Amino acid sequence: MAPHAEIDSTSANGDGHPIANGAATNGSSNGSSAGPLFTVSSPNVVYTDSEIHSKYTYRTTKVSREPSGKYVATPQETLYDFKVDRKVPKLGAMLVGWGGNNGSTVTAGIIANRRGLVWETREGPRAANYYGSVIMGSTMKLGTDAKTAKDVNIPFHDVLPMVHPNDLVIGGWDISKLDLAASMDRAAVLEPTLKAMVRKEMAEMAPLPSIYYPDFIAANQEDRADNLIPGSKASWAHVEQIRKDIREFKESHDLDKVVVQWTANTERYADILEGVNDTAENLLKAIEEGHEEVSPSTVFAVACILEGAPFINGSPQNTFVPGAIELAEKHGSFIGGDDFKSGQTKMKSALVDFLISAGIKLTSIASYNHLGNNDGKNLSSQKQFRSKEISKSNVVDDMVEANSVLYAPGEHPDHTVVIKYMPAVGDNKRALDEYYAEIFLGGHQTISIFNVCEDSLLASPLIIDLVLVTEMMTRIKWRSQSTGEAKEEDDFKSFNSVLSILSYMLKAPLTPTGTPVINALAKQRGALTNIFRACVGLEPESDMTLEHKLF
Ligand SMILES: NC(=O)c1ccc[n+]([C@@H]2O[C@H](COP(=O)([O-])OP(=O)(O)OC[C@H]3O[C@@H](n4cnc5c(N)ncnc54)[C@H](O)[C@@H]3O)[C@@H](O)[C@H]2O)c1
Ligand SMILES: O=P([O-])([O-])O[C@@H]1[C@@H](O)[C@H](O)[C@@H](O)[C@H](O)[C@@H]1O
Repeated sequence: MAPHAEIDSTSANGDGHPIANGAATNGSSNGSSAGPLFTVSSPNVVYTDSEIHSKYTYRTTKVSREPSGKYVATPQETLYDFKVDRKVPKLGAMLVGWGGNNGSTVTAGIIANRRGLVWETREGPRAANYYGSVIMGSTMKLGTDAKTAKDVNIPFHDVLPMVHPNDLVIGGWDISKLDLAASMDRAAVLEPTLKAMVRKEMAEMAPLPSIYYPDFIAANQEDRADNLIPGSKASWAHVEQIRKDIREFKESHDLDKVVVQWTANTERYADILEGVNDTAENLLKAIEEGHEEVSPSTVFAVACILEGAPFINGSPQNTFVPGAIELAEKHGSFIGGDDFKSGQTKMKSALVDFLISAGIKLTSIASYNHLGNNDGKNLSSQKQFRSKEISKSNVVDDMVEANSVLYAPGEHPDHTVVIKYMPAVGDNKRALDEYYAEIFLGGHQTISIFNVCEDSLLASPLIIDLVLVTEMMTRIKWRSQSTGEAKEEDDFKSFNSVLSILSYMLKAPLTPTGTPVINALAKQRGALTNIFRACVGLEPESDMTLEHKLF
């Protein structure tokens, strides 16, 4: 068995034909030279074989307040140049916690899609798909038909030249040595008929040994820990081993890039300690000295930052201590997080947005769920649950604070989060929510939701979206567009190291220091959509449809 074989999409697929990789197309995984689905016809957009250049006017409104308390709103225009590298790279995704429910499920899902598998279930045949992925399963409005004026919607994946998930090379680490077929069985997520079709490939994949600092995850996880890099607390050797693993993975598969994601267990919060993890310099020193407050996820983050591999945290713990954020910004490495937003919280961020923006005064949110997978087992430990409680509780703050008509300063709905471990239900989490609100003339509205979330089948597409969007962001550069003097080609910059554009997929979005956290789901999707549209010189999606009103 290879130390850690992966899906290599240059290998033969189901019909034995190799799938080409990384061709500059807008999305087909067969590497066809079909080219982009659309082009933009504008004096502000220039296509070359290798790049898309767009001149973009960013329109906002600056508001000032007069002594009288009145506001003055002033339209603002900022001119940007965007540059997109059109070459779709050969991309690797390395998962920390690869042998877990999410890791094994997303791996099987990519194999099933790459091979176009169909399998029997009690309800009849089911075909592989990417449902639940915003990039692969949703569309965006490109514009309106020149003749019929009807909306023209295109697959989200086609707005920019993104990697196709079928072409991803998957690998990773786990403290459990089970191969991916055994991990898939342990997860008990997929139909036996599908498992049988991917078992051979999955059995040849084995996670790399990982670092394990027992105090950071529940004690009940100890029996899984049989695939370890020596050492039970942070050390520089751990950073170097992880960096070496990434380099070897990249070289052995002739990859252009690697994105790393944490889908390992939820850790307890790390204390933020002056002189330990408050600055980049102190964090590196703390790792060298083996400080016990440095978590495995922070060690992975530091290794990825230094290796230049984007690192995304799919769990709720505070991996990105201040020193890690400073280190990422210093090295220009991308980081993002925290905590996949897959079911109960995703629903909450949409429902709360609807209620409050409809002028309905939400006064109480009770969120309970029980689940029986290993994630639930780890969360049955109070310290790990606390990390999740925090990420699940803050998701309403921005929407409440934005409505001063309903809420006085500092006023907010009651909000409780309960998670219980019930092994019998396995990965099929039961989420029960009650939303209680005040309505017109002293009335009340009570919304009660029973939501069965197949947790790993909801989270796996998010893992894919996070990889695809993060990689796309490495190929987008910007500069302020100054009129007049010629600009040097090399004065383009990357987006800020903290990828807040990923917030749609995450419960507790990490944002650049000092910038606001947006949790409203529609706003998050709008930001992702409209930033990608701007990169090809298109205006933000507008639902004004004046063309249907002014005639
Ligand atoms: N819907 C969802 O499944 C969902 C949603 C949001 C967040 N999450 C988070 O995603 C993470 C994974 O969820 P899951 O259901 O796959 O959990 P899981 O317990 O099935 O998988 C986690 C894996 O991580 C491994 N692991 C633990 N510590 C490790 C380390 N230091 N290095 C490498 N591997 C390590 C474990 O052995 C296990 O295989 C959890 O933190 C969970 O809270 C999941
Ligand atoms: O994404 P979401 O459904 O709101 O939240 C989920 C929690 O309800 C669940 O208990 C936990 O195990 C999952 O990891 C996930 O975080």
